[in-house]
Amino acid sequence: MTSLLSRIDRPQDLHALSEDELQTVAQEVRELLIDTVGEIGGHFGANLGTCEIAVAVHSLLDSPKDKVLWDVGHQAYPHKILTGRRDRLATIRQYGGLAPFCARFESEHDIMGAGHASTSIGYAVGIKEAMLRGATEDGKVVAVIGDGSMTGGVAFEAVSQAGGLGTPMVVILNDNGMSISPNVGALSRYMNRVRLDPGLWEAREGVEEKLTRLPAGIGAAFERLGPRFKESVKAFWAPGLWWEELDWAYLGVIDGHDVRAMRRALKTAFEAERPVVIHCATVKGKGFAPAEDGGLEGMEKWHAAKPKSISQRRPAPSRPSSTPAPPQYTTVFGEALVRECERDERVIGITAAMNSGTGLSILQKAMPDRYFDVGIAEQQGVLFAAGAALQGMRPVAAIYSTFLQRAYDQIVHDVCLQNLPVTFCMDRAGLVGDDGPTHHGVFDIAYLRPLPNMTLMAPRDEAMLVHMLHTALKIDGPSALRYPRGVGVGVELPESPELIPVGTGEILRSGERVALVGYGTGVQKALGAAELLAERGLDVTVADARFCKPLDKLLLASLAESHDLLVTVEEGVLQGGFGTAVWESFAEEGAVAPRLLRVGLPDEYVTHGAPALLHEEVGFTAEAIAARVEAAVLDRLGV
Ligand SMILES: Cc1ncc(C[n+]2csc(CCOP(=O)(O)OP(=O)(O)O)c2C)c(N)n1
Ligand SMILES: CC(=O)[C@@H](O)[C@H](O)COP(=O)(O)O
Ligand SMILES: [Mg+2]
Repeated sequence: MTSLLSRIDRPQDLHALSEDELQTVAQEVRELLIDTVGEIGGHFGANLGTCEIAVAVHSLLDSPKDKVLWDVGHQAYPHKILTGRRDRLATIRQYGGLAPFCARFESEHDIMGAGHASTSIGYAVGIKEAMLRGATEDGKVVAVIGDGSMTGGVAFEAVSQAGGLGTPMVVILNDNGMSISPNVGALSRYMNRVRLDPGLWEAREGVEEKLTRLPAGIGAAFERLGPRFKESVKAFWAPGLWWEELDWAYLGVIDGHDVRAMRRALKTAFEAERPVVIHCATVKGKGFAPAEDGGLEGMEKWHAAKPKSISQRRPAPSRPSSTPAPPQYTTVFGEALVRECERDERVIGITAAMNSGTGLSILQKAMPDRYFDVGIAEQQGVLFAAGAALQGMRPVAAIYSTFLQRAYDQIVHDVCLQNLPVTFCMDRAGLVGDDGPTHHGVFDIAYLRPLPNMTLMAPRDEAMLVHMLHTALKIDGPSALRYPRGVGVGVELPESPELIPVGTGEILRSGERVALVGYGTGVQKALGAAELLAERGLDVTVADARFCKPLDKLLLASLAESHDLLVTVEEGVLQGGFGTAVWESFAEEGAVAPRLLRVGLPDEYVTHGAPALLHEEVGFTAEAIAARVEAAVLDRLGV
């Protein structure tokens, strides 16, 4: 029997189905996700949790005239399946395949670009208000946001604006009690209280009936209240009070896996002609036992599924014990941070809902009192660090390069201007791979370098990461270090960290005519290029800059003096990056700038896919660098 889902090529195809059939479609979406994403890898648990929501919403909307926005977009695979991309699901997150999150270039049904959390409500208010002013055809606007993303402050800014305007829109609060890890904070505790107490689910309806039965005419008086007053009185008794206080109508708690209940709530919400939130309870990983029955660990583990690539179906090739796989930079950082906390009681670790991703889970386990998770609230994470630093602490804000962008003003205004000793540890610096342009950590060199008081450094390998974290914690001011997603280069880790003299680089390989100066992962690319050039008879110098701010001007001047060509290599955008800093350093001194070739990332948003393919695409490989150096040298000779 052909599946109902095979008949859904556009969302409007859902409109003809009965509610029982719609419930079946949702389950078929779930099975497709398990069969596909369970194999190829990708965001998993969250998508299993939104199958019914996506079906219910699209069964009542006329997308893209009506708009549905998915916060972050990691849970939008069912939406993609229902909007004409079912047969391409197996390409998601792969080079040339479907985008990892909602992407406007990919589909007219993807209303907003996504990837960073907490933005959907803000977009939705703008969209709806523009419609009301006739900018485009009017339509329904629905934002689907998770309980974790609701901890992002910008979501509250949008809730407040919409409540103030009375914008007729709908928010579906998809509450599964999870962020990537279990959700945190008082808001999460409030939502858990409401979500986990079925008694409260009925409270609202029961309240009205009880109130109208009150004796001595009170019930009759309540009966005479207008609908808005009645709603407010009921809200006092039932969950959602803070939404009601901000002039949102609150519908909840609805079973987010019941298509019929979700459609009923949506219809009520659409009729209300005001801001309405539908608080629905879902399970992250619904229908997949290891997640659904695995408790908090199970749901966290299955936030993303690892690809069962062919190589994973066969037992991994046995590695001679002498060559263990290099450790993840994340793990090296997490363990080094525990050591630093042991050495110095002033050190604390702060994450913004990226407990395992940043490696702070290691600190949480070893020293829970030195660990803080602020939720998806990077701005608060930086302010919290600033406050702690004011009181003499040495906070380490472990925030991915891309997510740290959200806290830029706090870095400028509250850390650097105040010259506070906050250390930013930016994992996922460089091209991260499958998560694509919203997650590539490529701007941090450029966005941090202009800030007075800031010290910038980048380790060439995992051993240097240990030394640099130690060094950063000794700097009496702001500092930031960046390192890539994935494994190190396999060097031995130091027993104890060394202090690196701030602003000093080092020469790793001596040659002539051309000096490659690497920064961070750029050093490994430079060393690889040097090997290739040596095979072709060009013996070049390779230096590790180690610091982008302050630069080692003495080293640079000496290299410029003794070489015809300087080549800078960085895994960051060239605009305002490390190479530009080197260039500027010569200009500042009025020195004759040497011939300079900058290797880095282009002035464009790099797509998603395996990092090796992305590096090929942008020319950030040893081969491409060697070829450019050779061409530059030949050019110099006028050959
Ligand atoms: C600004 C920002 N910080 C952190 C993240 C990483 N991140 C992606 S999804 C997620 C958890 C989202 O939780 P929730 O909104 O509840 O969705 P669920 O996965 O539970 O469906 C986090 C922290 C992000 N995408 N954006
Ligand atoms: C959706 C989201 O933002 C996170 O799940 C992110 O994809 C995690 O990235 P890493 O896998 O690099 O930790
Ligand atoms: Mg959640």
